[in-house]
Amino acid sequence: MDVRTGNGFDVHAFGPGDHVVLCGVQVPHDQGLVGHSDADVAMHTVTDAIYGALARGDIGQHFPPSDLQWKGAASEVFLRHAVNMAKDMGFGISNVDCTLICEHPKIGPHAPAMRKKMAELMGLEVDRVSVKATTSERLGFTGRGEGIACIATATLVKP
Ligand SMILES: Nc1ccn([C@@H]2O[C@H](COP(=O)(O)O)[C@@H](O)[C@H]2O)c(=O)n1
Ligand SMILES: C[C@@]1(CO)OP(=O)(O)OP(=O)(O)OC[C@H]1O
Repeated sequence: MDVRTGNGFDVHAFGPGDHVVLCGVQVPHDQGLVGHSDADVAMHTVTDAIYGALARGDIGQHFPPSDLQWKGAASEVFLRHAVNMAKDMGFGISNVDCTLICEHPKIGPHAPAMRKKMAELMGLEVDRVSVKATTSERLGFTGRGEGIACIATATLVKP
């Protein structure tokens, strides 16, 4: 059995808006997130963790921010690409775990919907998808409420 692990990290800054999109779920907030795509920082991070496990570069290499095609894109396009690449290489996703880092919005109430959406997109049982959150105790850019950071780990298995 071939087992691979990858990590991901991403940050998006807050900007004008009335909601953020995290793991494909719209979360009401007094600001939005700025990005070339829909700025779904969590989906980008999980996507990068899958690319990392496959040693196939990162999201910006597959979907360059300079390419107008991806302006405003729903980030599930990126995640589906990474999942299909894993399949094509003979890997299944065993589990993913991601941690959002922000003071606000509070993630806990939305985590079940986020796990469900991510599991659907990856074709996994929901108990293989973890979405959790922490503040940074008001320290640093996340602590000052300037944006949201996310870290993720993905484990892939080829039987
Ligand atoms: N944006 C966030 C941040 C945190 N949580 C939940 O609160 C718990 C306590 O956070 P600390 O940073 O003070 O440890 C954390 O474990 C999460 O359950 C959240 O839902 N959304
Ligand atoms: C997702 C892409 C798509 O062009 O743009 P952004 O939405 O800005 O997100 P980022 O995390 O900076 O990753 C780079 C790009 O691949």
